[in-house]
Amino acid sequence: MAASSSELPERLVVLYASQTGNAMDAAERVGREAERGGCPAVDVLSMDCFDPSCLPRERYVVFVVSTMGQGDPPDSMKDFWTYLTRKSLGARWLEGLFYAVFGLGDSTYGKYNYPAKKLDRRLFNLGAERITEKGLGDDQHSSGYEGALDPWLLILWKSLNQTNPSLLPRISDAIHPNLNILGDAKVEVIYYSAPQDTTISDPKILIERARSMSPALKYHNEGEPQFMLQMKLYTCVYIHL
Ligand SMILES: Cc1cc2nc3c(=O)[nH]c(=O)nc-3n(C[C@H](O)[C@H](O)[C@H](O)COP(=O)(O)O)c2cc1C
Repeated sequence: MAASSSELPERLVVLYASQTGNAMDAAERVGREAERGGCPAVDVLSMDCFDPSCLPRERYVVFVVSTMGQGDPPDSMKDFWTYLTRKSLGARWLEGLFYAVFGLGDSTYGKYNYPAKKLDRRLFNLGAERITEKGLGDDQHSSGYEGALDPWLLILWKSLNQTNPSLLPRISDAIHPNLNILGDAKVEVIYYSAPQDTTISDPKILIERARSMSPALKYHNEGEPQFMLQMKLYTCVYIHL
């Protein structure tokens, strides 16, 4: 029986089933992006570490599953799948659950991405609601499975935000492609004007000194650095320029 919405946790669970690590990597990326978007609680778990009978108690679950053998699920998905296919589970068993499925496979196989396709259909038939359509990663894509994962994640975050805006209060951080922030950053910026520093005339030396103190950004004007920014980082921040 479905739990009432007031009892359900405001957390995102990412369940993955992986044989050789790709789906695990993809799931960890989903988790990182959700955290970056300010999601209050994110748990990334292998499917065999999650009791499928507890699924109705969750509210938001993203599944990331690969394909093995000839359209078979990875070992870590087998018990979970056996449970989910029980006839005793009714059409409303997962009512109140919002989910999304991303599959990893290879389109040269006849049974392309079968576990993801079957899981997506079964969850829907058990009463769960899709956050977005399933995504299918393909080894044959020039960028591998990420060729499909990148655009799928953008849609996932936007759809999830529409479902519940409080789940991703900083959605722009989640979907910003060039800014990876781990945790809340507190940054103190100190400006150094190169011409006023009489002891250092060579801008390259100035840059190296600033870099040796802390991560630094340099601003260029016609090829020359005009200012140095010394950034004191109190939490972990990556900025890709
Ligand atoms: C032995 C083997 C069998 C595979 N069988 C299939 C298959 O039947 N259908 C499919 O779509 N992909 C198949 N794949 C492709 C994998 O699903 C794909 O490489 C995926 O990224 C692996 O993810 P993982 O590292 O998380 O297990 C197979 C790959 C291997 C190595």
